[in-house]
Amino acid sequence: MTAAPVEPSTDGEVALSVRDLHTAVGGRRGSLRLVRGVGFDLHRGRTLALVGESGSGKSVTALSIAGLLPAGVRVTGGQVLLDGQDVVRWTEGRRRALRGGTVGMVYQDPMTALNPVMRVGSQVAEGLRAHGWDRAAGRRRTLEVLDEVGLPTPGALARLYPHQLSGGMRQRVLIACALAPRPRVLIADEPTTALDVTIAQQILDLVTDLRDEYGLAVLWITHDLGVVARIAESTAVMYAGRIVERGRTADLFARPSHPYTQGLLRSVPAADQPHQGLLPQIGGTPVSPATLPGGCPFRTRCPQQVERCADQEPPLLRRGPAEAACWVPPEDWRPVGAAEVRHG
Ligand SMILES: Nc1ncnc2c1ncn2[C@@H]1O[C@H](COP(=O)(O)OP(=O)(O)OP(=O)(O)O)[C@@H](O)[C@H]1O
Repeated sequence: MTAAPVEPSTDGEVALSVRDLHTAVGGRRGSLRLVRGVGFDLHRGRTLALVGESGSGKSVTALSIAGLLPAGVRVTGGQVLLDGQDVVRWTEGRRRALRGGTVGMVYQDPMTALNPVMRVGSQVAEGLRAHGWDRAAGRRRTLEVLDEVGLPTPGALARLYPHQLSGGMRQRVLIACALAPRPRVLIADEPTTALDVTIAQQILDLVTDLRDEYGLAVLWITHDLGVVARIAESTAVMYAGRIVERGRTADLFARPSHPYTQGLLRSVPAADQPHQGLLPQIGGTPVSPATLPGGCPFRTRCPQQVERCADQEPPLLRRGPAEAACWVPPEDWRPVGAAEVRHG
């Protein structure tokens, strides 16, 4: 099989639509809700950043979309629409065979994600075979994609083992594995965290270039607000398994609506000078799925809480282009209808 190349696009076509996604772990004796009603659209040629503290549900959201949840964790509600098809309902076999060809995923640590005893080229080719490519086409595509991710002399490099490469080169190989079947969507889960600043910048530039060239829709998970400001047109902020604020990155950095986002961005001096660095600490203890309080989960740490916050969890509300799940914004905020979910 030789799939047609993905054509460049700037038309804003929706590649992936996530609607009211719920994911839980556990069974009959009690389950914990890890993702609680997440929704967003991801457009071709655009990057959506997913930010939030550790444990807020970013990775579980990504794994739910990619169909790679570990045993015991399952999607319990909502839709993941790829090309209009709800892949949540697909059988495990169909998901494995087809989804990786549509959604590619890159992780933080290339050394653990790559097989240390398998040559680089074989790892890329093996992934292609799993998506139905024949041996000869897979070999050609392997060399092509190693070149696309900027690795020198792909023929010689394909014969090396991961430990013979630098950290940055290994991350490029991982990106090659993800992009080899020509997916429409790339999910990058903290792919630059383990890299030094210069190499991380090269990887950011590479993914942005590949996104623009092939019209990829990118979901970029990060703790690093400096990265968000550089690469993502839109940002979604997660807290306790939900998106609590979403909007265009420039707007959200300039005028954060949710007290949690305000806390994260407190050190931002101005809209045109976005924060450079990792998520700042917010006072109090983050809640976990096992210790979710009633009402708004952020209220225990929120400097602006009002009585209503303890009674009921706020829905996602909208005013103009801003969306936030908070009771404190003024009363002209309106609920976001499922059909209106946008940004990405
Ligand atoms: N396999 C699992 N079994 C039980 N709980 C899990 C499992 N995987 C994740 N969780 C829990 O789900 C919640 C969300 O985890 P997740 O890894 O998505 O957070 P995250 O926002 O990606 O954090 P980080 O930034 O540290 O990666 C956490 O409370 C975590 O402990």
